[in-house]
Amino acid sequence: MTNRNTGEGNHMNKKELRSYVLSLREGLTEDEIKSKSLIIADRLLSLSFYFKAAVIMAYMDYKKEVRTLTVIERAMKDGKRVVLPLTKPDTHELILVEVRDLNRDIATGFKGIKEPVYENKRIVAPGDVDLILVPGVVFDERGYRIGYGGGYYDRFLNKTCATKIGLAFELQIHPVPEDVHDVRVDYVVTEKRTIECN
Ligand SMILES: Nc1nc2c(c(=O)[nH]1)N(C=O)[C@@H](CNc1ccc(C(=O)N[C@@H](CCC(=O)O)C(=O)O)cc1)CN2
Ligand SMILES: Nc1ncnc2c1ncn2[C@@H]1O[C@H](COP(=O)(O)OP(=O)(O)OP(=O)(O)O)[C@@H](O)[C@H]1O
Repeated sequence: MTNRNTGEGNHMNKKELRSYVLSLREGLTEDEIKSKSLIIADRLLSLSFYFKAAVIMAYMDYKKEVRTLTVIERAMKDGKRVVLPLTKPDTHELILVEVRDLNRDIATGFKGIKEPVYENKRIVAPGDVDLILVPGVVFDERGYRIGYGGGYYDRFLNKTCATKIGLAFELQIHPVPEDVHDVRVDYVVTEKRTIECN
């Protein structure tokens, strides 16, 4: 494999591309993550899809993903319902739980990712969500995505017609070899641009 970890050419498979981009993203400093994430949040909050959404599925950022706290807090203030995914490692499913209070309704779950505390009356059906913020390791301009490899989002995104917006730093944009299961996102927002995927 001559192109391994050089980023040259498009010959990396999914696994190689995942570890290549994770290593690039690992190079971002905390300050860079903070400032780029704020730009991404501003861009997202100015989209009509945000304005129109009553129910937003966000994610709790993990490792060096685009941070989401600003967006979550702003959405709550704007009177939107915010739901977060609860990871079910046994079935590779995501369960949606509405959160009202980030200090009270959140615990540490699978892989140390913050997740909502399970509560029956707060479960939200995938079909009730208007807008989904999708985390990822790699996205391309067509909306194809590589995650951490559990197939959680691929399975989940099948069940909804919500607008799907990937959040990524510009260095995470790279052509992705597509798979049969892949569900594309509609937009990818980076600190440099908003990509309309079609
Ligand atoms: N914020 C966030 N939540 C999410 C996801 C995600 O990508 N981001 N997931 C998306 O589907 C699911 C969790 N999936 C995961 C699957 C595998 C690993 C994992 O193997 N982590 C490596 C460390 C990787 C690294 O170095 O960055 C490990 O534990 O060794 C993590 C999350 C559900 N919740
Ligand atoms: N809709 C689906 N139904 C059944 N199996 C699936 C589905 N989507 C993905 N898988 C399986 O899940 C595994 C992981 O898929 P993949 O590598 O695409 O995950 P990923 O997109 O990187 O991870 P994630 O979605 O958790 O962020 C693969 O074995 C894949 O075949």
